[in-house]
Amino acid sequence: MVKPRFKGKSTINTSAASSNPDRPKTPAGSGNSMRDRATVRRLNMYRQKQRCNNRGQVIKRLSYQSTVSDGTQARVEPNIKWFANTRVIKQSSLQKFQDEMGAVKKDPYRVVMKQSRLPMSLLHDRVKAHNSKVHILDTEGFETTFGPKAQRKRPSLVVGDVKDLAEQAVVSAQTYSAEKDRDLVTEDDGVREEAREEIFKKGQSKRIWGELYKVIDSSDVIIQVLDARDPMGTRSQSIETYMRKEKPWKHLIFVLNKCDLIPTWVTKRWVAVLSAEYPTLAFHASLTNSFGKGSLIQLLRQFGKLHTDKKQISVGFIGYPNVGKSSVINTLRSKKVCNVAPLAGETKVWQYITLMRRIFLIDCPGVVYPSEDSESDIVLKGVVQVEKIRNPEEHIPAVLERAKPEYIQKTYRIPTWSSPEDFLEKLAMRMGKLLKGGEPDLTCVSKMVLNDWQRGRIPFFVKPPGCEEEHEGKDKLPVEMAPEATECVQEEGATEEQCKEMVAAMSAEQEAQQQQKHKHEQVQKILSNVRQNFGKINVAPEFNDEDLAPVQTDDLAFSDLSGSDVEKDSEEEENGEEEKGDGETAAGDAEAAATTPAGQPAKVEEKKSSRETIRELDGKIAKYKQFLDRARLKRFSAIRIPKALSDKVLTDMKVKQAGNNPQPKAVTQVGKKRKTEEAEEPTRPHRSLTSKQRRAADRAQKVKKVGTRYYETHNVKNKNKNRKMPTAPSEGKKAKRSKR
Ligand SMILES: Nc1nc2c(ncn2[C@@H]2O[C@H](COP(=O)(O)OP(=O)(O)OP(=O)(O)O)[C@@H](O)[C@H]2O)c(=O)[nH]1
Repeated sequence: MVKPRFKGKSTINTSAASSNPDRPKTPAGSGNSMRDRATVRRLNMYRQKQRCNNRGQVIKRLSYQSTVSDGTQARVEPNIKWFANTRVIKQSSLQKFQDEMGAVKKDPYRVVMKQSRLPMSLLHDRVKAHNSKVHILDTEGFETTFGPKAQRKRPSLVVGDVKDLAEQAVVSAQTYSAEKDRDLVTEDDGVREEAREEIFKKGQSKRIWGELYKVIDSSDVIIQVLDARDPMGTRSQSIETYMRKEKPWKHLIFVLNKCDLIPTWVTKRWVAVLSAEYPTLAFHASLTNSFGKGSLIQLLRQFGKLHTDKKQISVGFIGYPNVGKSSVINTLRSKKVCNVAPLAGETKVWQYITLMRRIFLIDCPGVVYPSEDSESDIVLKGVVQVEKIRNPEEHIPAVLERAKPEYIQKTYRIPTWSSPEDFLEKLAMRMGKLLKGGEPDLTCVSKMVLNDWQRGRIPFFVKPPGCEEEHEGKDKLPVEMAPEATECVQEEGATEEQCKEMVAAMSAEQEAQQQQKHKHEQVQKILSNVRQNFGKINVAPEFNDEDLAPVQTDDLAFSDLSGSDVEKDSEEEENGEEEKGDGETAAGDAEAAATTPAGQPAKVEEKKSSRETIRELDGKIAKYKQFLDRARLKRFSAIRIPKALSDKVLTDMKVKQAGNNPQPKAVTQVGKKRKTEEAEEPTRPHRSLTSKQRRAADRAQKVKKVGTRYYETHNVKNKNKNRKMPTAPSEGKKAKRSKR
């Protein structure tokens, strides 16, 4: 059936276009939410355009434009709808809101929640425009404002009158220095300092500083990692000042990393010097052979106990780039949790690491502190990646200046050089780094030398202060004790009355100071539980004798000291102890260790007869041997005795023996006797063994040590009896028993 069509004009638009307000509705539940009629009309209104003829006269008006002719007066319909979207508030309610909300806003201990939902702008409606008149007298009386008893605050001026101002001007003119004047306009002579390459500004960006402050803000304990080769060069006084002033409740400690790259006595001295200002620990970051790990973890645990109010404490690691912050964290975790590279700027953003349930570590990117370092200083501190330096040969003179020639000769096997260029040429020839035509590739070898420097392959260290002049008395005192000592002296000198006066005058400020002191004492107490044995540091570079012994110290005394260290070492190794505290402070220990060489009077040494010395040495050797034997029996894979120390002890012993002729023979004889005894010992049981047992013992020796140890120590269920390999001493014991 054909649908009849409507032929006349209709006002109903049947089109289904979305712009048609009368379009047929889609069935409900089809998922199509149609615009309602009002919305479609509004959108159509926006869409319409005015039509004009070529003379600019409007032919078709917009639908909402009035059709009344110009000049006709009209009235807006007085309809309540005009006010539909506004709220009206009574004057009394407004007053109440302003008073109550104002009081809450002013109270620092109360917070207004969901401010965006409150008419907060009503609070400020009384605020006048900034250029409006200040009506002081509206709020204050004339007497208290301008009268003789005025209490109004006056601006604090540095000077009282014009005379003072003139005097001050004269003084500042006298102290004026044109060099420090940044605003001084000088004549342009055409010569300017070349702008620093961008790479020399590494570690100083706003982003990095932002990261640093984030770490400081989030940490309870902040560890500033310093490079042991140049602790002062990698230390930031500005951050320390900031911490002291702005965050005095946070603990700052120093970790002297890379101690394996400097002689042990230098580590001791630096620890002693730095401990005067902040608690300092020596550290060698390494996953296999670390130093100071136990002490640091113990220290952090103690700090954790100090903050019992918190669920956990955060420990931030800050410091110069490349000083080993990430390596220290990896060492504490005993696995690689942070990326480590011999390139500065490896750590880009801060990262959280869990050390234990209550201690979190935060690694921070390296920050370069503002200083007046030259470009060479920056390169040699390891801030810049060597590959990115445009002219690496420019920094070689600085390397040759700082490192001792002996070490350069030893490292590169170049006996002499007349200038840095000569050195580089010779090195290029030696290494075969040549360009086309046999020209030495100076850039390549320079990069190599700089890389070696940054990675610690060229022995170098900055001497600690106090090497030149030995302060016997001063060095012995841990510096934290110094102020206390002076206080005691003052107290002794003061009369009772004065004391009473002092107590009476104690203000709130002093109380705060006392609290600080109490906190300081608590930290000191914690530190007293942490002890470090510097003898355990495995010093890698081979330093010459001059650098191995402290300057102006008695050689013998030092050898004694190192000996005692070794003894402690061996004792701790035997007991399998961690570096645990027993009442000495790290600083105190270091101080004592550092000062012993100077502290021991030479006269006492002279009094000692040569026999006594030899007997002592003999005792030490015997202890050494005993320890080595035990270690051999236990099959320790590594016995950590610093090479430098053992060399020192042996050379000193030789010197002693050469000095006292009759005695050395006895020493060697004793040694020989012991040797022969020891050599005989393992063979003795062999004699009493049957051939079968002997063969079993031989087979046991051929088997790898790992397997032997495993089968000995583990309770393996299907243990092969043939593989059971009794060790030589147990064999010996059995044989002895059978003999009896
Ligand atoms: N010899 C020695 N090298 C160390 C020691 N600690 C770190 N290093 C080396 O120093 C280099 C830099 O170590 P990182 O841990 O990446 O230093 P970082 O401070 O985190 O460096 P940025 O990421 O630049 O901030 C690496 O090559 C480490 O192997 C140490 O105790 N002894």
